[in-house]
Amino acid sequence: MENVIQIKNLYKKIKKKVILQNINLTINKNKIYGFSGPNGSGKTMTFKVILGFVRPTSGKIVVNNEEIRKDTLFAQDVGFSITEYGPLIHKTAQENLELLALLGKHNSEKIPQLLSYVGLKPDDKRKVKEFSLGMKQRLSIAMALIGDADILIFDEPTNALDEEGQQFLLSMLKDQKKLGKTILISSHDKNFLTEIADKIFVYSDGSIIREEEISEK
Ligand SMILES: Nc1ncnc2c1ncn2[C@@H]1O[C@H](COP(=O)(O)OP(=O)(O)OP(=O)(O)O)[C@@H](O)[C@H]1O
Repeated sequence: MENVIQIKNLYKKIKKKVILQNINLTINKNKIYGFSGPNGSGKTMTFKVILGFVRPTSGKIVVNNEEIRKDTLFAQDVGFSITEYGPLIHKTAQENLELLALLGKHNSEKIPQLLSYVGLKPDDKRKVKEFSLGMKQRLSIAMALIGDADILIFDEPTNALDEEGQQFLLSMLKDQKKLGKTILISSHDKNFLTEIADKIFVYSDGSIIREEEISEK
């Protein structure tokens, strides 16, 4: 099986505080991986290290066959939705996606279609600061999808989504898997993860304490 992310002996300390310790994980192509565990257990930090946004204290990280090194700007071909790196609030949803399309040299013609897909109105002229949390979450998902990346990371995408939003999320994840994508998704909703994931990594205090294989779907 082809693996698209490999993490070996990852440690991350910030000001002597251990944030991640001895993280080892292998992510295989075209599978969905759930990341579970209490607040502050290290799920988001793992995503930031994979993306190349945060340097590890030690350990080896390989993404899409490229080792993440000190001089790596960021991992290639990974789409992500992480609250901290969210949309510009003084711009519209369309403008936020246009900016990403420009930066990533992606096709911007498909933006209205992508907005409809995530359940937002393509002709909405409101700025993101006027959006509800759920609308921001949907835009953030569109931001992850705009580059048609092979690896997708969704940090707590279930937050602020209503019942219909959760159903959309499930069908979006299934669509993306059918397209051959590899997906990493954190959530406090264990039932949600069990429904969608092939495997769940359970975090506690900066370590992975358990790996749960979910039976064939
Ligand atoms: N820049 C930073 N400086 C200091 N500590 C940090 C920094 N970023 C994260 N941490 C700490 O690292 C730990 C792990 O945080 P992380 O965001 O990865 O947790 P998480 O599992 O994603 O939690 P949540 O479920 O709340 O999203 C927390 O204790 C957090 O306070």
